[in-house]
Amino acid sequence: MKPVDMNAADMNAEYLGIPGLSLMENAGRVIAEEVRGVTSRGRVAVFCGPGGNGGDGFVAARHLLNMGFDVDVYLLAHPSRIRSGDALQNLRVLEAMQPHPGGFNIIMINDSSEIPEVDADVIVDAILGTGVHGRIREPYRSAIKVINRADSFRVSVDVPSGLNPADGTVEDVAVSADLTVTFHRMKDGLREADPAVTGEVVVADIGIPGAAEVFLGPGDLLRLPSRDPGSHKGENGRVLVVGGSRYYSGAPALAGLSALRIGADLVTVACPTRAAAALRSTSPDLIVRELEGDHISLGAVDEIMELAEASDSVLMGCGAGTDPETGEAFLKIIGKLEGTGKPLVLDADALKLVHASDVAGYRELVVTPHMGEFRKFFSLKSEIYGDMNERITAFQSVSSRIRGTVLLKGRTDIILQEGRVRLNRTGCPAMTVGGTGDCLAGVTVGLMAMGLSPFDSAALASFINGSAGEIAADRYGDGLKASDILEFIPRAMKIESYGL
Ligand SMILES: NC(=O)C1=CN([C@@H]2O[C@H](COP(=O)(O)OP(=O)(O)OC[C@H]3O[C@@H](n4cnc5c(N)ncnc54)[C@H](O)[C@@H]3O)[C@@H](O)[C@H]2O)[C@@H](O)CC1
Ligand SMILES: [K+]
Repeated sequence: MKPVDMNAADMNAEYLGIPGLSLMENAGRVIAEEVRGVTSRGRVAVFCGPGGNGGDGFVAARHLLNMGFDVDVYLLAHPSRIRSGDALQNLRVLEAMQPHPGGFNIIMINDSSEIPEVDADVIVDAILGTGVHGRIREPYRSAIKVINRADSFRVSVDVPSGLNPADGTVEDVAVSADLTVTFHRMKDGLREADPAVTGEVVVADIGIPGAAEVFLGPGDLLRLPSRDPGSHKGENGRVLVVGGSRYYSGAPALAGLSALRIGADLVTVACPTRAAAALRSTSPDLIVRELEGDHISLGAVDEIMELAEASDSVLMGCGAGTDPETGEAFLKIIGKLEGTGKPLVLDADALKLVHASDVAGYRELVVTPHMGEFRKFFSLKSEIYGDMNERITAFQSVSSRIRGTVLLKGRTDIILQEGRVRLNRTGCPAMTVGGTGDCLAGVTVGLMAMGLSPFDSAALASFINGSAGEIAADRYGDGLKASDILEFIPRAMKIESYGL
């Protein structure tokens, strides 16, 4: 598990209604129980940092007192600098327990020089956890060195302070723990780390339900790429949309505009002549490349390939129609793109013209079928029935016929790839209006151009597009038009829009 997965699970657990305080209480309790597993009595020194990790330390201190230990809490950050509300609340509790009849002290460390040599049976390292970034600043740095000098059993909370939880490297200094108690799931960094730093690693359940990792929630917005302030035009994603036909120009327009709204820099729409003229009037923001003829044909393949090479991701299908020649053109393009591993989304008409067997090995692919398109794409004879679990198992086995990602749209969207499943429940009945699928495809291909994996792009796109649809439906009710969704995509991308 990467830190972003952990942070997303934490936040999605809170979105499910589990208060962060409960998770912190469970975390601290588990630490105290692990300490008791080491020794049944004695003195414990708890070093607490400024964030959630420190909060776990405050909770552990309280439980250790209840278990009969003598406890010294070393506050390495002044309360005014503690940013985690949950941690601060747990510190207030410890302060309210003062003056304690005996065996419990809170020692405020204002400066590294004030850190005493430690004489304790056990030291709990609750300085830094998954929120660590860069070189360890004082006084944490000195505290880590004091801890490593002490003749005590060292227990690290979640990750040894100073260890990079993503890759297990130690940039400067880190606690060398005898035992690391990590929460919820093993962290990638702990697996890679030098055992001299982690000591024995145990994974402790703190009450985060699996649902917090299956259902999409605002925590997943933490996966959105942050924009590099020094970036230049085009560096934040160039998208190519291939679609449109004699009759349809709206679909590629909606897809292209959605890709812009999610944050892509440049969007080119390649479409046949009649659609191109209409598109040019739709929006000055789209670059329109005109393809000869009434529908996408084999003659356009070279020009489309040229445009695709200059793009970070490609979406094909919106409004393309189902002329067999268009299908042949798509197959040719797919074959060439697969060779370069180009992130590709196939949507709508492309799913009628292309079959799963044509793209089985294409890993950087996302297909976005509704149920009917899913059945045709995978040549399913009958409906898939059963309860949610049976259906998901069935969808998983069908989808595993291709290496790419399947975003199966429905009341609950199901995102599947090679054994991974995510469920999205945002969206509303008003979104059955035509064009919402084009918006979803546009958001997906936009996120892929911005650097997200196909799987994460599909999962996040379903969450964001559905949320934007809900906001739009609040305003327009069943009069919702697909183009209304566009204006609310930015708001649906912000974590604060979800009341967390
Ligand atoms: N609901 C939750 O969020 C839960 C969080 N938990 C604990 O919270 C931890 C994550 O909490 P946070 O995200 O607050 O992060 P941390 O507590 O790991 O670190 C927090 C703070 O340390 C400071 N910091 C970061 N890098 C530093 C450096 N190099 N030098 C000096 N200071 C530095 C930053 O100000 C940061 O806010 C987890 O490791 C876990 O122990 C657990 O309580 C489980 C529940
Ligand atoms: K720690």
